[in-house]
Amino acid sequence: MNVRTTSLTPPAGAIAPVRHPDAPAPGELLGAHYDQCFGCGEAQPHGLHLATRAGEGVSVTARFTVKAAHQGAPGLAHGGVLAAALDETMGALGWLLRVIAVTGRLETDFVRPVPVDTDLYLDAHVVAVRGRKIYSTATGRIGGPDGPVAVRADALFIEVKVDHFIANGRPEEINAALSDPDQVKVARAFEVNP
Ligand SMILES: CCCCCCCCCCCC(=O)SCCNC(=O)CCNC(=O)[C@H](O)C(C)(C)COP(=O)(O)OP(=O)(O)OC[C@H]1O[C@@H](n2cnc3c(N)ncnc32)[C@H](O)[C@@H]1OP(=O)(O)O
Repeated sequence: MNVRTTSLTPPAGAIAPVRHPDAPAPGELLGAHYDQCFGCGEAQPHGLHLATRAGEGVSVTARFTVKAAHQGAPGLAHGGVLAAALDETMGALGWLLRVIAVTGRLETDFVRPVPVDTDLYLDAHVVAVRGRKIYSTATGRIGGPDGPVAVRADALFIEVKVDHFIANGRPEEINAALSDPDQVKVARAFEVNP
């Protein structure tokens, strides 16, 4: 029987992540992988408009401003929105490994409330890799990269092939994404090589 562990601690045999030689340089803005993405898409009116930059090694930083549309409690960010920001930030790490990966498991600590109008500074890195499994961690700080920690998360991403999206997504969006004139974006979405 295949017993799935829910632990986010990398198992024995996991190895350190390897930054792809063609990964964007540290400091480089990654841009959106898909313009309708809720996390990073610039054409997504309801989205977080997360701006993510490559860091050293297999790490990224990101920034997002909590808007009124992101509220749960009055004047405070919804926890699910904050989890989405952490998820999206860790999702961007695949571009530094040059693999496509989706979230299998995400575990979030909400440390302090995040008011509307806050600039949330996120950072994430890959902790370890084992086969298709990518173990990552992320932190979100209030007001600046050294501000107080508001949220943190650990996650397990699973590497997939482009067929994952073609088999499960709707053809209209897949075709629209493929015909995006921004070829870097198309490559991020569909042509990354393991
Ligand atoms: C176009 C845009 C591009 C760019 C795409 C970038 C998108 C970024 C967006 C942010 C990220 C997201 O929100 S992504 C969206 C949210 N996530 C999803 O929709 C994923 C939905 N789930 C799935 O499609 C599937 O369950 C998969 C792909 C995750 C796994 O299915 P699979 O491929 O059949 O693999 P499977 O054999 O089951 O699992 C492989 C190994 O991982 C382990 N494993 C699998 N799932 C889990 C899990 N939840 N918790 C623990 N462990 C797990 C298994 O035990 C196994 O370990 P072992 O036996 O090998 O030890």
